[in-house]
Amino acid sequence: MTDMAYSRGRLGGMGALPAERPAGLAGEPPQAQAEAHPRAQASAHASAHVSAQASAHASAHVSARAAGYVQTLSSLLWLPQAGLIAWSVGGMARGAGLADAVAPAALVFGIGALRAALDGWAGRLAFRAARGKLSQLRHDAAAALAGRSPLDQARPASGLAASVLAEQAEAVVPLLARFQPVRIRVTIVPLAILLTVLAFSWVAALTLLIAGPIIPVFMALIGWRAKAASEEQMVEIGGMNAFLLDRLRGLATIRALGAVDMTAARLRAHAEGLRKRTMAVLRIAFLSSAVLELFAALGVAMVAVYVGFHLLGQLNFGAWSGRLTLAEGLFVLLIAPAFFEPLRELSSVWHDRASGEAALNALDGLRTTGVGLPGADAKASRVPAAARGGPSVVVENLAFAHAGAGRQVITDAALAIAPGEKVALTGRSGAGKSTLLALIAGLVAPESGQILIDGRALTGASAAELRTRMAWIGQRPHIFAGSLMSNITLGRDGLTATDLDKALAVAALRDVAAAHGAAPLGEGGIGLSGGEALRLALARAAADPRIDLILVDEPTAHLDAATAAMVTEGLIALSRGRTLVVATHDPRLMAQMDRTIDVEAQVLEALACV
Ligand SMILES: Nc1ncnc2c1ncn2[C@@H]1O[C@H](COP(=O)(O)OP(=O)(O)OP(=O)(O)O)[C@@H](O)[C@H]1O
Repeated sequence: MTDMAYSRGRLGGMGALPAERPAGLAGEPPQAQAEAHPRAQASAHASAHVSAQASAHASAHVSARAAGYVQTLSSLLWLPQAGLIAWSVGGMARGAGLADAVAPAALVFGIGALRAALDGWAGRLAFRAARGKLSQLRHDAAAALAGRSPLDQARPASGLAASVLAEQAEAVVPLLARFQPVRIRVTIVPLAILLTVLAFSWVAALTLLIAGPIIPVFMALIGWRAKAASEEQMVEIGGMNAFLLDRLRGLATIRALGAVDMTAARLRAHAEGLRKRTMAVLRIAFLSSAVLELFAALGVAMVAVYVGFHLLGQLNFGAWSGRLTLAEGLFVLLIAPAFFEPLRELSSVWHDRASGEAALNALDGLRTTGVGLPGADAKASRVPAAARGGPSVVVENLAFAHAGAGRQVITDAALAIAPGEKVALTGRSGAGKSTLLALIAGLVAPESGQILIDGRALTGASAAELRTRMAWIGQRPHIFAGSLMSNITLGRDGLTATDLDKALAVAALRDVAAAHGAAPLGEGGIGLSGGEALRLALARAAADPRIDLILVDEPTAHLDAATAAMVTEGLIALSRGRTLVVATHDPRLMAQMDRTIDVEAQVLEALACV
């Protein structure tokens, strides 16, 4: 390859580096990161599970409906039970002995047992279906999050996403397992009871008909308010979680800046806001049950008053047969409360509907698309063999602007790196070095131009596969809570003890590994120095035999000279037989490279040519 210079290209942009690096760019090989991170895991498996999900979704829906119908049948079985009781009491009133009531009592008991069995079975069915559906919704949301580029500034805060996925999403289960079956029951059972009562007395049926519809009207009015209150509560919970997570991450900075009291005050204000919103939701829930109980009690009382006076001969109208018998009157009285029962249940699960729908909306919010990660939904079909000495990297006519930014940060850039070459990208802060590295890593798609890795174009179709041979190492590698070795293996199968020992040797990490043993490291690298954390990232890359292209973003920034020298040494050891591209301002690191591409000089040159 002759033209090894960074030619003609312009990496522009005056802006400062964002305060925080986007999540997912820190510290581990992109593919290893994909293997270790749940979001990325979800993405990697997304396509394989699409058909399984579709059928799981359909069967969840069918199961929920089936559970609703079975529970409806169980409720309707109260009709024969009430009939048997009323018939027996009527018989006894006419002089029949207790012995005549034994058979009906046994039947009532048998039907009761059947109802309990049906209810239990339907409950389990609905619950299983709801959990299946929730898993699928979580999977979709996680896959959508994993499909967004780490450079997407609009990605939801990780605290918010974790809160929605882990906590708020649970509200979907009561919605599906309790509310949906009750909704089916409420459309059938009251109507069946009403028609049965009507068969005996139009006055009793009219009383139910008047009392019944008032309840749904009030419920709907209260429900609108409940949904809004529930949504406000969810927003508050999400906001508080995001706030808490951010502040926990920045605890050291908060202490250093003496902002502990201010942070505590803001946390208190958040907690107070959450308390108020929760109380508002509870108030509405209590109000809705009070309204329902009132109308249900009034309806049943009026039917009882009518039947009582009718049997006493005071109200001689309203029965088709002229006069209800004791058994008929008792039957109407027994089944009248069952008319309100599904409505009462609807009221008790009404809050489930409000919070469940708010949770569905929150999950939907996570599924909104932003700047996509190229190849997020494609699975690496084959693992490419590591090229001897690492791949070549060729950048042609590359142009890129960050989402929402008014101008291109990279304009018409061209670059050619030979297999196994060690190249430093330098230039002023904000010139676009990190962005160029992210483009080469396939973490974001360019607007135009192309990138060839070992002669193969980096596209949405090839990105996932090409990323398996790349490692990305940033300034602050992400350390998971776990032992030092598990942080190197990242759950990858097939790593032998020799592979791991070689990786430790490359990163000069043997002593640190021996000192830590199996002791767990804290999340974020508590227990390791900055230099050790960086060398751990080098070991991660060294442990993966597929990796032959190392992309490193300012590894020695913020390190003292001695630690920076150790990291540089580790990088050089890691780059043996691999291609290395480092964005850096460190002259000592640059001195170790085969070639330095001064991005800034290129810009000035390009501007001078204009
Ligand atoms: N995710 C992002 N969304 C929007 N703009 C971004 C994003 N990341 C970087 N930028 C902007 O793009 C420009 C180039 O940033 P980049 O981080 O690539 O520069 P850099 O040369 O690596 O700087 P430094 O040497 O300080 O690390 C800057 O103006 C920056 O503000």
